[in-house]
Amino acid sequence: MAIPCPPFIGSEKLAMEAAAPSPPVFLTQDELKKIAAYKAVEFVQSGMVLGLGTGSTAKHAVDRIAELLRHGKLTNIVGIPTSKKTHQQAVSLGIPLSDLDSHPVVDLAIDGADEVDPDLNLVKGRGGSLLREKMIESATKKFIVIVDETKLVSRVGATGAMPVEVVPFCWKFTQDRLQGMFGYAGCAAKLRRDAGGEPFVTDNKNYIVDLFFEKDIGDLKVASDAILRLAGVVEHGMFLDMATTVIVAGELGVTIKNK
Ligand SMILES: O=C[C@H](O)[C@H](O)[C@H](O)COP(=O)(O)O
Repeated sequence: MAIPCPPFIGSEKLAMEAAAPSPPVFLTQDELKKIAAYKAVEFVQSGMVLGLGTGSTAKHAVDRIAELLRHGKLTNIVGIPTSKKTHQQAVSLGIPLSDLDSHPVVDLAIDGADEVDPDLNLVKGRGGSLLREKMIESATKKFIVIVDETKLVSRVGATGAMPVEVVPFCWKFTQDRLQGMFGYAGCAAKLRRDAGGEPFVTDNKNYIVDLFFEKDIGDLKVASDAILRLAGVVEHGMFLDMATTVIVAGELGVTIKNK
């Protein structure tokens, strides 16, 4: 969030201008997202097959790729969108598109995240997309995650929901099983609903159960395997050991963390 400068009046303002250097510029969260996104797009080369991420941060990257294509700075790019929304954005911007069936190997994927832990494990899916993201980002040679500094956490699940995509059939049964599975971590499992109170439906016509943890869930790989073993679960939003690079934009500049 931008912090406004204090108001100045008349000669007071002139005196301050003469006496002091320019005040620091505070950037909005969206400006930081854009900075991280543009930095990531510097890694894009002509001829690449690109995973196009989803969300308010990834949107900036897709816009930038389209801009570079328009100006001929990039050529021969094929994009693979990670959601219907990104598909629409890419189509509207004229980015040539394909899918994993035709391009099973992706050169580079750029996407946002809801949380990034110190080992570059991620939580994704708070915006409703995770399954297509995980499929495409598992098939990429390089996965660059772009975040503003508010997304850095000490542990997965520290700032909010860990989404799990489930089949609609007996979703309550699955929700209760998930909550029971993480009883030791004070888990509350909640079906995600849309603004009208109806179950939120993913691009793949599934539901999302959000897991809220009071405590550390412990070994993430063990937790991940346990969730995926549960019949009724399609995928979850923990992206473990997948990010190769995380670009973090903050008030003090851009940090690049490599795996
Ligand atoms: O479901 C949404 C995706 O996983 C997003 O990549 C993630 O939520 C980050 O989104 P944003 O950049 O809008 O914070």
